[in-house]
Amino acid sequence: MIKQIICQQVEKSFKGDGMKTVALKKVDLTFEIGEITAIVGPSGSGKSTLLSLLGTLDKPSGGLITYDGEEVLKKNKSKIADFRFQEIGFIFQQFHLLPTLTALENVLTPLFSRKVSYNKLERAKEVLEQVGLKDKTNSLPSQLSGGQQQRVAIARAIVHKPSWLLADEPTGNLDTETGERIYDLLKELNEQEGCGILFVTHDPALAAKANRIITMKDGVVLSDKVGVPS
Ligand SMILES: Nc1ncnc2c1ncn2[C@@H]1O[C@H](COP(=O)(O)OP(=O)(O)OP(=O)(O)O)[C@@H](O)[C@H]1O
Repeated sequence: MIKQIICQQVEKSFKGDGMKTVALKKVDLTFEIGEITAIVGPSGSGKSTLLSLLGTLDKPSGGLITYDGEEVLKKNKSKIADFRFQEIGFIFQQFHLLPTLTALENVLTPLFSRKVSYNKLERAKEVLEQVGLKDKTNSLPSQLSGGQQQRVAIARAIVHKPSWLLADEPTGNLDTETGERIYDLLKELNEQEGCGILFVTHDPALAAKANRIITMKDGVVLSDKVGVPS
């Protein structure tokens, strides 16, 4: 279980069409397991880029990211994928559920072709119950509300018992009340499982509930405040 992620002078630039976009500029940040951190800032400020680097989905152009002191991104692709499977769960604004699979089957997808010590079907049922969807096990995504679909996506993100949950605007497609309930669920998971949660949001009220608020602008960290959660 990774307890600490450190970014040192992390840079990320994208090249294309003869243009270079600098998405992150010398970012220094430390994340501790168990914290709930909100990442806020205007569109294009580098929030999603930061999440995908922290989640090992992409590599920085400069600087260093270490996980309990280890440079995971130096490993080969399959070792990085194993690391991601063990440690990281992702939640996206668009849910990204497979439309032809039931809720249960969607939750099972990260476990396909993985060897685990637990019973996969029992585990998938357990997490669906944990997110309050015991009675929707066999429903297709089209038969579920937006909030319920995001719950399925959260169940899928935690089925492999990750120690970190990275969420990119998890409530962005939901109305305020449903969004708040999804946040409460994330908070519950943080308290019960002790996982670190990093979420990007445009909603100041939601950000105010986190332990810590990181504000980004033009690829730099503008402020990093430890707050008293409301
Ligand atoms: N794959 C990519 N190729 C080229 N440029 C990219 C790529 N991904 C991000 N960028 C650029 O990097 C900058 C930061 O983008 P990023 O998506 O991280 O911002 P964001 O803060 O998450 O924005 P939003 O709130 O709109 O989601 C932007 O200028 C964006 O256009």
